[in-house]
Amino acid sequence: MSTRTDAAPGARPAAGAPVLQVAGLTCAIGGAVIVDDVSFDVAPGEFVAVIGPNGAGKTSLFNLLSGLLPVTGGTVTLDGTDITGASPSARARRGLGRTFQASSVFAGLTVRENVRLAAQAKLGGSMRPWQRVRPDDAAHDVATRSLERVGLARRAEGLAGALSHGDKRKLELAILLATDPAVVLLDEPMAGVSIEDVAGLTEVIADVHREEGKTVLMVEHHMDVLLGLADRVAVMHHGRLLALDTPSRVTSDPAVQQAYLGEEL
Ligand SMILES: Nc1ncnc2c1ncn2[C@@H]1O[C@H](COP(=O)(O)OP(=O)(O)OP(=O)(O)O)[C@@H](O)[C@H]1O
Repeated sequence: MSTRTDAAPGARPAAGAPVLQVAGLTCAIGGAVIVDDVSFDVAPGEFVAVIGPNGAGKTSLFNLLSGLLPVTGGTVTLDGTDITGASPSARARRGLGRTFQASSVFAGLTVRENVRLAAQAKLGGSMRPWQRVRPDDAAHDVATRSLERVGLARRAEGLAGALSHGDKRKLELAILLATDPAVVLLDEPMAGVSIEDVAGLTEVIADVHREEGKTVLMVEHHMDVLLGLADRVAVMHHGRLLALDTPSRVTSDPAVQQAYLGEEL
C-alpha cells in the first residue's frame, strides 16, 4: 500500500499494544473501491486526525470501523479482538463509540434524558424514557458526570431541541461518554458549529482526550483545530491512506499538498 510513514519519533504509535489495528481494510461497492487497502495502528490514548479532500473515504473508513459498511477485505482488531464481522452494537459494547456528521439528539427529550438513555443502555437497564426513574440511580449519576464533563450540567433539565448547534454537539459527546468507550470516532464534530462555538467544543474534545484518557480518531475539515489536538494525522485520498505522520510532517508533505490541489491545509 502507499502509506507514507517516516521513521520519526512521534510518527508511530507509542510503545505497547495498539488498541486499534486496521490491516488491509478494503470496501468495494458496486465495482467502486471506496476504501482501498488501508492499514494503521492506534496506540491507547492516542489522538489521530483523519483528513482528506471531499469524497476521499474518511466517513467510509469510520463506517467500516463501526460496522456500518461491509468489509470486503482486511481486518479490524479492537484491543486484541478481531471485530471485522461484529455488529455495530457488539463493537459499541466492546468499547468503540462514535458520533455522526449530522447531529443526532432526541430534540423532544431533555438534555439529561438523552444522556440517560445511553447510560441505561450501557448499564443494561430499561431504555424507556417515559418510565418514572429515580433521580439517584446509577444512570442518573452517569448522566450528571457526562454532562458536567462537556459543560452542559446547567442545561440538564431543558429540552435538547432548544440547545444551540454547538451545544447539541457537546450533548452528543456527553451521550458518547455515558457509554464509556475506550476508542471514540468523531465524525466532523464541528460541522455546522458557529465560529464562536468552535473554541469551546475544541476544549471539550481536548478534555475528553487528555483528562478521560480516551483514544480519539477524528475526521474534521477545521485544520487549525485538528493540528492543535492530534498526535498524528492520517491523510485519505481516493480511498487510500496517503500519509500518516505528525501534523508538521503531514502539512509539509508535497504529496499531501498535491492531494489538496492548492486547497489550504
Ligand atoms: N454506501 C455507499 N455506496 C456507494 N458509494 C459510497 C457509499 N458510501 C460512500 N460512497 C462513496 O465513497 C466515496 C467516499 O465517500 P466518503 O463519504 O467516505 O468520503 P469523505 O472523505 O468522508 O467525504 P466528505 O469529506 O465530503 O464527507 C464517495 O465517492 C462516496 O460517494
